[in-house]
Amino acid sequence: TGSTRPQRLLRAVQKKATQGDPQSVIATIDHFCRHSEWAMNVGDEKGSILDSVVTELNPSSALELGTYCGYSTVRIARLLPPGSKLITLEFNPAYAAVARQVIAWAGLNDKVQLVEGPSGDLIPQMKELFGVQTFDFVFLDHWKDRYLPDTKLLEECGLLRKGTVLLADNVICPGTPEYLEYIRNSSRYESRYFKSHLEYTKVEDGLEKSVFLG
Ligand SMILES: CCCNc1ncnc2c1ncn2[C@@H]1O[C@H](/C=C/CNC(=O)c2cc(-c3ccc(F)cc3)cc(O)c2O)[C@H](C)[C@H]1O
Ligand SMILES: [Mg+2]
Repeated sequence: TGSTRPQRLLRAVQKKATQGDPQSVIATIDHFCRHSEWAMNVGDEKGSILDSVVTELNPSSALELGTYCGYSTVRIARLLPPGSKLITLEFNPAYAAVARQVIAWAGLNDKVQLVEGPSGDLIPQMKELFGVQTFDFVFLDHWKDRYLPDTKLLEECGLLRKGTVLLADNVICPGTPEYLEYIRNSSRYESRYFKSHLEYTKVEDGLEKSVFLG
């Protein structure tokens, strides 16, 4: 029984990245994915767009759907002001275990709460379990056919407020057609497409940034 790709990615982080240095964790994962084994992290090019959205917003409460190895978790959490919290949801225990160690290596445990379980069950429990009122920022990067149902669930659970920003990865590749159709035609959102490329490739992809209007 060999190792999995996420485990090999984690081993690279523990071998090459500096403990407590999120930037070196990010650089190590990008190098690993570019030169050793491709993995579906948001990557450096789309990651820079993610950084600029988070920096501009300066969110106090943030939610990530789909932790995977924790790459975007580290990208977001490293930019959060003191006292802010990023809740990240991951339903695969093996990925959650790897992500916890990546987040710990980056020294970001105090800013991140990784919750294991499916978003559909956890979103309705956000208020009672984690004392969340509303989210300032949501990063969607889990199964692409779950972006729309989970966005509607966030609305129904009163977890979005006037000005909440949703940022969705992969709206071109693999694509999230139902989500784009809904969010671009809804009078309750103001959306903008950020053209970029699929992580570590020349294939087109992009991020959709949508502001909830209340
Ligand atoms: C029902 C449960 C829903 N609720 C859930 N609740 C909690 N956690 C959930 C839920 N649904 C999924 N997850 C977790 O999130 C992660 C899933 C991430 C999915 N990401 C992609 O599929 C993708 C593909 C490509 C790609 C592009 C080109 C290619 F050629 C190949 C691949 C690129 C990209 O940037 C991509 O993000 C993780 C693996 C999975 O366990
Ligand atoms: Mg993605």
